[in-house]
Amino acid sequence: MGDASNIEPVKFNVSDMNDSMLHTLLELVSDGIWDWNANTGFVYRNARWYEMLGYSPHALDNTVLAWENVIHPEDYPRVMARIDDHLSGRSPVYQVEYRCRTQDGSYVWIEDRGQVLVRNADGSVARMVGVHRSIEDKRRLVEELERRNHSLEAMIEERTRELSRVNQQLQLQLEENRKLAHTDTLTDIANRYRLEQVLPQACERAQRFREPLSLIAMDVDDFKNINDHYGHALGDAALVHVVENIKRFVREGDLLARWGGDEFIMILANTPLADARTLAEAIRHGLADLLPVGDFQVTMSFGVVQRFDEEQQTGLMARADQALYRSKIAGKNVISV
Ligand SMILES: Nc1nc2c(ncn2[C@@H]2O[C@H](COP(=O)(O)OP(=O)(O)OP(=O)(O)O)[C@@H](O)[C@H]2O)c(=O)[nH]1
Repeated sequence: MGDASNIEPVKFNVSDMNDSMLHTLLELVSDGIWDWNANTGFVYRNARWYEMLGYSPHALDNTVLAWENVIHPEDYPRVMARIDDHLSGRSPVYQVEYRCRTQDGSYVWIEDRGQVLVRNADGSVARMVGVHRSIEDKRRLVEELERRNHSLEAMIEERTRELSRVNQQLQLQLEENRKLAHTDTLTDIANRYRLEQVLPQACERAQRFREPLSLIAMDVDDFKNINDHYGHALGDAALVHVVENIKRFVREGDLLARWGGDEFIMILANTPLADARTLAEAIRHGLADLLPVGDFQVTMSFGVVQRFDEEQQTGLMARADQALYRSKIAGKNVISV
C-alpha cells in the first residue's frame, strides 16, 4: 500500500493550457461555446454549438460567415448592431436573443452572450469568446403567454361589447319602465302616480312664488252606459278620444292626468280661477266635436278650484272633487267652481 501523502500533486496553471487543450475541455461543456480569433479569422465552436442547430460536430466552416449565415435575416441587423456596440466598447458585454437556422431549415431561438477577451495594441479585437444557449422553452412560454394574452384581450373586448349592449338594453328598459310608471297605458297621459308626484310640487311652488294654482277635475257623464251598451272595448276607445280631445287645450306647463276610471285632473300652474274656468268651458264645448258612440254623445262634468293660501294638495284635490260632485248633482255637463 503506498502512502497517499507522498504523492506530489500535479501543478497546473490555466495559462499553461494551449488552445487545443482548452477546446478539448470546451467540447465537454453543455452550452454552445464559440471562440473567435479575430486576427486569424478562425472560429472554434464546440460540439454542443453544432448539436443545438442539428449539425454533427464541426460540420460548418470555422469562419464568422458560417455563423452569420445561420442568423435569421429579420434578426440579423439587430445582432450586428449589438456586436458593433460591444466591439466598439459602447457596451461592456455582448448579449442578444435571435433565431438561428438549423440543419433542417427550421429556426430555434438562442441567447448569445460574449465578451472580448484580448484586444490588439490598436484597440481592435483580437479574441472574443461567447456562449449560445437555447431559449426555445422560454420563447415558447412567452409566445404562449402572448397568445393567451391576446385571446384574453379579445375575450375582454367581446365581453365589454356585450356588456355595453346589455347596458343599452337596460337603459332602454329603464326608460320604458320609468315611462310606464308615470304613464297611463290606455290614454298615454300622466297617471295617478305622476299626478301625486307633481301636485305637491306645484303647491309648494305656488306657495313660494305666490302664484295662483288651479285644478280642473272632470269626469265623463254616464260612462257606465257606454260600457254597458257598446262593450268595454268601445268604452276604452271613447276614453282615448276624450283624452285626445282634451289635449288640444293643454298648455305648456299644464299637466293632464288620469285620476282613474273616467275621471281626469288638470293641474294649471300660475292660473287663476277665472282662467281655469274659461279653459274648462272650452274643453266642455270641445267635446261636442267628438263623434257619438252609438246614440251616445260624450259629455263631461267639471269641478274647478283655485288653491287657497297655505292649502296642501289633499285639501285642494278634495275641493276639486266636491265641485265635480256638485256638477253631477246639478245634472251633469256643467262646470262648478
Ligand atoms: N271601458 C272602460 N271602462 C272603465 C275603465 N275604468 C273604469 N271604467 C268604467 O267606467 C265606469 C265609471 O262609472 P262611474 O263614473 O261610476 O259612473 P258613470 O256611469 O260615469 O256615471 P256618472 O259618473 O255619475 O256620470 C264604470 O263602469 C267602470 O267600470 C276603463 O279603463 N275602460
